[in-house]
Amino acid sequence: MQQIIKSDNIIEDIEKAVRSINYDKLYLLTDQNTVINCYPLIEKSRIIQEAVNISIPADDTNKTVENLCKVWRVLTEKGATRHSLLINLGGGMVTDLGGFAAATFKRGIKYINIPTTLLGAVDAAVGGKTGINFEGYKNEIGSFYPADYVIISTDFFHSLGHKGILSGYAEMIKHALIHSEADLQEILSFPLNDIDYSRLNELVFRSVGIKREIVEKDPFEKNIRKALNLGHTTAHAFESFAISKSSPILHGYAVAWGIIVELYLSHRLCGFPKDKLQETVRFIQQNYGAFDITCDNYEQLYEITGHDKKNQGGIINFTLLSDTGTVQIDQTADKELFFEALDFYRDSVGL
Ligand SMILES: NC(=O)c1ccc[n+]([C@@H]2O[C@H](COP(=O)([O-])OP(=O)(O)OC[C@H]3O[C@@H](n4cnc5c(N)ncnc54)[C@H](O)[C@@H]3O)[C@@H](O)[C@H]2O)c1
Ligand SMILES: O=C(O)C(=O)C[C@@H](O)[C@H](O)[C@H](O)COP(=O)(O)O
Ligand SMILES: [Zn+2]
Repeated sequence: MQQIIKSDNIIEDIEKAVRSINYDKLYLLTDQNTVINCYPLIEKSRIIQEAVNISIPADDTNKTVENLCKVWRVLTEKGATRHSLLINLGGGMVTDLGGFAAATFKRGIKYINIPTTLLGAVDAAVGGKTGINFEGYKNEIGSFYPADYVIISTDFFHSLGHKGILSGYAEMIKHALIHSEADLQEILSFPLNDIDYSRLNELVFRSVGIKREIVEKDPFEKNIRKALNLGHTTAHAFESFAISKSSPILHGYAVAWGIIVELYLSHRLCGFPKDKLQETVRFIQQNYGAFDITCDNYEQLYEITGHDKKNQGGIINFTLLSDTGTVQIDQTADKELFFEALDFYRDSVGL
């Protein structure tokens, strides 16, 4: 399993990690924002100064095969070998795409993730899922290929802005829901309007711990790792739908809204307690607002869920909960119930 480092000195920790790897040439992948906001925090490192820089456009609409080709091309043109090392400096878009580039270049080179978003730190950089979007579907092409190191420094979060923090926080809500009532209460009582960063740091590493524990049990998502997909059948449908309308949404926001839909299904199909449903939905509605859909969009959303990676033999599978910390994988909802859950979502967020 990969080594996850909680860093208080990012340069020292990068240099230690890189030196521990036997590599011939170093490459650093950034996107157009992380090269400006995050690279300056590490550029004094001699080792980083040695690296060949590769930068790609930002945001999820650029997690594409074209940008993957760009990374492969630079690696090829700048002499990378199977013994080269790639460092991904960015949010989930960079670590997913860079991880997949590393997984595939010469059938696999070593790589290090340095997540620069809250979402990347608590989720995307950890656990080895890599990939790109394809034909409007999320993470349609990818692999399980863990980074050798994930080096987490919360220093990067200061340039994220409120939406960036909220987006990552949604995956922390998911981790709390699948883990325990105590975690959920802690997460729902954290004041997102007046962030205490030292408290947030503690919550970040608690959240990483929840993900790590699950991934270690089931690295290839045969079973319990599906817990980490709570909210995502719907979230990915919302994201693909938003891309089809040329107005993409942040992954974490989609997850928050997807959790509303899937906790409702959890209540209807698995007996998830109504008071916990209402409490979580209220927190999400107050902090994340609404993603605008009408009942005219339901058919298209249902069609997109047909591409979810948990599906088998034409059956759409959801990960649901019978209580906080009690996960029910491979649960099926028919179209009528999915539409009812979308009605509940629209009602809850005031649409
Ligand atoms: N592999 C996994 O297990 C996993 C888990 C969760 C999400 N994901 C994927 O991760 C992606 C979402 O990740 P994300 O939310 O980090 O998005 P992102 O990487 O697109 O980053 C969001 C925006 O923030 C910018 N940014 C990054 N770091 C910054 C910083 N420190 N300061 C200022 N701006 C910064 C980026 O350039 C981008 O514009 C999605 O593609 C999602 O599918 C993967
Ligand atoms: O690590 C996992 O496993 C997850 O499912 C984490 C999710 O937060 C993440 O968005 C993941 O990329 C979704 O995976 P997918 O297999 O549904 O594409
Ligand atoms: Zn996610």
